[in-house]
Amino acid sequence: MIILDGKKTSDNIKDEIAIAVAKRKEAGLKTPHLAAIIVGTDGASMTYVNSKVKSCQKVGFNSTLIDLPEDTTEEQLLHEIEELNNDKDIDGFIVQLPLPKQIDEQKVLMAVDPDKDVDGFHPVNVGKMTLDLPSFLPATPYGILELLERYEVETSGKKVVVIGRSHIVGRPLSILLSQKRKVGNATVTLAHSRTRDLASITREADIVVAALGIAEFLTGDMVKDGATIIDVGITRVKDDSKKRGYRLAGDVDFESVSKKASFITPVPGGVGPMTIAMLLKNTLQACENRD
Ligand SMILES: NC(=O)C1=CN([C@@H]2O[C@H](COP(=O)(O)OP(=O)(O)OC[C@H]3O[C@@H](n4cnc5c(N)ncnc54)[C@H](OP(=O)(O)O)[C@@H]3O)[C@@H](O)[C@H]2O)C=CC1
Ligand SMILES: Nc1nc(=O)c2c([nH]1)NC[C@@H]1CN(c3ccc(C(=O)N[C@@H](CCC(=O)O)C(=O)O)cc3)C=[N+]21
Repeated sequence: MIILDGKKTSDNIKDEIAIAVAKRKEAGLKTPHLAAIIVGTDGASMTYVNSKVKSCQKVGFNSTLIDLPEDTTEEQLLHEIEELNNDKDIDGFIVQLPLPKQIDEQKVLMAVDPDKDVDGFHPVNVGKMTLDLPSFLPATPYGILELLERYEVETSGKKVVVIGRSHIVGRPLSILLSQKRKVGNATVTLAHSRTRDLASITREADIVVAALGIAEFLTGDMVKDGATIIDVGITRVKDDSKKRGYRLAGDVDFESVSKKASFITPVPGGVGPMTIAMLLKNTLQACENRD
């Protein structure tokens, strides 16, 4: 069994980005600048945004964090987005999800300039991605493709089951893996809460991606011997023995599944760090697109 080490791989990718940034600076080119808007103070979102800022420093990017109160109106948020769209120094930005309920997520995502949409969530980028045209790939699916590529996990002709059809992970990943691309050419099944007899479907799969958000949902009896397992889920589970009072759990029961898997991602240290690395990669790309 081989652990797909997302932490180490993301560090390698960040080193590559740092070199590219240093070269840009030497050549007198612009330093990439990523901004993030966060509305409210949801604990997990704060953790993610903070590690994004730290990673920006590590690769030599400039970063801006716009922290808005929980009771921000949709109009106020749209105004902030417009400012970032018009800011010549900002190459890319993200609006951290989920948003408070008074704000229409779809409206917000559509307000982001597609050229600065480094999350790849704008319909223009989703459309381009779906049509195999160059676009910003959403960071989590992009990170999974990158991890599979760097560990040389074969996807061509393989049966893949993706569990979860969210617009940010499951759906785009299912599209990408089915495409004619280096990490792709798979036969993909997209499962969700209405799927019947999921275990009989996952047991046939060469690769299972668990992205449903239920801690330790995928168990050893649901996978076949030698399968590759990608665990996207991150759930905070109360644990008083831990300093922070919780531990992070994936959607995979690592203990039972790792006994059968040939490759498996851990949580933490798997898909999460890859997501951040690919967000930086998209931001570098956005900056280069403006040279
Ligand atoms: N590592 C990373 O970088 C990231 C991690 N995450 C984590 O990934 C997990 C999923 O998040 P996200 O992609 O936003 O998904 P959502 O929470 O938006 O959606 C969950 C999906 O899982 C499906 N689902 C729920 N229960 C079941 C079930 N019992 N059987 C099969 N399918 C089910 C739902 O089906 P239906 O559509 O029918 O409701 C839905 O499609 C979360 O733990 C989140 O924290 C998310 C983003 C990035
Ligand atoms: N606009 C937007 N874009 C996103 O990409 C986005 C989002 N909103 N909202 C929330 C989800 C979640 N997400 C994570 C990214 C990194 C880790 C990560 O680095 N996790 C570490 C652990 C971090 C910890 O200690 O909590 C790990 O898995 O090792 C986790 C989750 C991005 N998302």
